[in-house]
Amino acid sequence: MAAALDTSTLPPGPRGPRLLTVARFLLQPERFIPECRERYGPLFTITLSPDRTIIVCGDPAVAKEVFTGDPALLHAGAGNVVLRPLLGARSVLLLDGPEHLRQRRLMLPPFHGERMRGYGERMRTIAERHVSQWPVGESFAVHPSMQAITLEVILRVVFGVEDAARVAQLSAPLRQLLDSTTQPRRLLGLQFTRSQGARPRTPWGRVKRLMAPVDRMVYEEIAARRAEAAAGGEPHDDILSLLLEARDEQGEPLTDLELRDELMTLLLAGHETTATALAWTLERITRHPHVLARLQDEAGDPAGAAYLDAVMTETLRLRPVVPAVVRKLQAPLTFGGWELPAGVNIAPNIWLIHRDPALYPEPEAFRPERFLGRRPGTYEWIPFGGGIRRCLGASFALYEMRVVLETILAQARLAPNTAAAERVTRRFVTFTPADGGRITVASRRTPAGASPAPLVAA
Ligand code: HEM
Repeated sequence: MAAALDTSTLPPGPRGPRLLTVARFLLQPERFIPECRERYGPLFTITLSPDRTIIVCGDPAVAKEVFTGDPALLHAGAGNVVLRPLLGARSVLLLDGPEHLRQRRLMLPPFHGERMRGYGERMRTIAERHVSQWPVGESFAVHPSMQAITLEVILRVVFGVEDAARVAQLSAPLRQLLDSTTQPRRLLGLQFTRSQGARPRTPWGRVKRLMAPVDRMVYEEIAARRAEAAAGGEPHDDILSLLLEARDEQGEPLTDLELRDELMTLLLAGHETTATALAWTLERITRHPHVLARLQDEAGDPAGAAYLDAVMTETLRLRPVVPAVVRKLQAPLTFGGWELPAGVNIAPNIWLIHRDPALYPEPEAFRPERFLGRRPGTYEWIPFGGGIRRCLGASFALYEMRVVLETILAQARLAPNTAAAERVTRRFVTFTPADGGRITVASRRTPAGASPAPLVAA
């Protein structure tokens, strides 16, 4: 059992019953975290459990020190421990030190920006089919449709699954597994029963049960691809094939267990996040009629690409899907004037930093023009985290978002929405629109299935 941490020298933070702190942290994060910032300053302490003390960091300068600090002393893998039951201990998100570097090097080439373009046509075809099924003239929650698109993209582009029936077969248990960890009431159960492990009838036991068929399918895909390669089949361009061929500096390939954990990582880190970013973008633009009008007027025009990029950048600023990243201290370190002991986690808070009025005047205003002709600062716009742990799929996500949004704008005319902004709800590690991003299609722009204008930027 870990020795109790002396918290007396840590930055201040909420002192009430831990149950209340945890409940507010999980259920009202977009109010709770800014309230703490207001009350305690840019660095404050939240204790979620005896072994999980988090120093929330809303100071951009300190966050930069964390991102650029010594990775041997600031372990992201140890900070991400809550993801282990889903992703597995060999996931790149869970590893630290040389093991992390090895795995990250093996995984980087398939995510190179240039390669993304090769996946664009598949992404567009998938998006077109889903968008063509949207109802006209009635409001609906767009998040499930975005999840379906991004999940299909991962299955086809990462796993290389080509058969529609197999895509459906893989999707169902995966969605069940995800829903078991993301609904708010389940989140509380999972948080409070972590110490019980995955015994039957516990919340984690349920997750383990739902994991079994997903695991089986992932191993089946790995075995099928290995068998194809052994039989001298045509080379594929999907990411699983590239990972199977990848070799580390010692000439060693990834083992089946490593491949399983990385595929689960790409599935979970790659589809829910991108779907949520898309849902937020649609939620934001339909509540800002002038933004929507400009996007719709410029749809298909190469000159409109810069504005669409600015819209995506501003959405990820104001509604960062992952609100914070975590690094666990391996030795005592000083941040923001506080001497922090080994064992605590320091967490650059993306939500707070993106709302710093010194970086973004009138931070609550949704104003894509902020980013027209101006690239955001590396450590000021951090929806994908930073340093050597920066999101491996950032180019993939931005490219996919652009393709999907261009497809929507080409196929549908969206109606402005006068309802209040949707609240934030936490789904495990992501912040999603509480009502699923409700939108209305006013009319169809082109016959379903017609190709939208080609992509101009990547
Ligand atoms: C809008 C969509 C996405 C957002 C907001 C997002 C955000 C993040 C964040 C905040 C991190 C942690 C960075 C840190 O600790 O500094 C991360 C890591 C990661 N993401 Fe993403 N992500 C997105 C999409 C994707 C996609 C599409 C993939 C792959 C298909 C992906 C794969 C990964 C991986 C493998 C890591 C671990 C990197 C490492 O530890 O070295 N993500 N992501």
